[in-house]
Amino acid sequence: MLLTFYKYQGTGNDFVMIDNRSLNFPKKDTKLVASLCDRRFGIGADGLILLENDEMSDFNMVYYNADGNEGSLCGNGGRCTIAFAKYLGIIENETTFNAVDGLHNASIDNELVSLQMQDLSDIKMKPNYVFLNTGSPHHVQMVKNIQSFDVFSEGKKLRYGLYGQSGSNINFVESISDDEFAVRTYERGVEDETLSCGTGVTAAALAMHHQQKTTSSEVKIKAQGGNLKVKFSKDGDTYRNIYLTGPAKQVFKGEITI
Ligand SMILES: N[C@@H](CCC[C@H](N)C(=O)O)C(=O)O
Repeated sequence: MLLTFYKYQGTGNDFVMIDNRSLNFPKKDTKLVASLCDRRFGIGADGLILLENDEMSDFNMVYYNADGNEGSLCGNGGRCTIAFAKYLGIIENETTFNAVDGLHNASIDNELVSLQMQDLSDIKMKPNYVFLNTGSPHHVQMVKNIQSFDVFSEGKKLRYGLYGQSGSNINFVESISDDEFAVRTYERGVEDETLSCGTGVTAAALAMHHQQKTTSSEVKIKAQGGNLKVKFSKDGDTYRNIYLTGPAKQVFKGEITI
């Protein structure tokens, strides 16, 4: 079967994107998904996304990590799927769509995509780190000299050592100014550092605010692959109106025999 695919990237977090409204893609074939994401033997990506029809909203997003397993929410993948839905003519500039963690509102202005995340109140504070779930599980830990920090080795150690087989994504954060932070992420399911993680930078921004490392409700994030913004409001113990904003771009289109 000849499969038409698109390649998208959001601040360097890259995805194979497939229009699966016909439901032709073999969704349970973990090996196929992993081989399409393989950077040497396949197309190459941090994950694969299927855009499907949805009864309750404009479309449904199904996300797989590069290891071929279905993942939890992907923030950058969500932003890229919104850009893809616009490219396909399914939406105009505003949308509501379904994902593994429920419905999301979003908007797109040229290549700038703003994705609303679920409200969040459960933030676990530990002496050296914070753990929270922004649609995907995230460990957030502050470090010094982030650019020379060994994200791969330290991330891998924590991902398995602290969180076992089910694991967590591991984010390392350094303050740049009152409202700006650098974030590097070891991603579960990719089992490597990626250039950006949308749910990870959202977790980092909320964790910084929760620990009073910033008083701003509009936090700028420098990921390795580009800049993102996380905006939110706080209502008692609950973070609401959380928006992740940044660029999402189509890179190329192709066909592959599967
Ligand atoms: N790249 C993602 C995070 C994807 C989720 C993850 N790797 C998992 O399943 O744990 C993002 O942009 O949020």
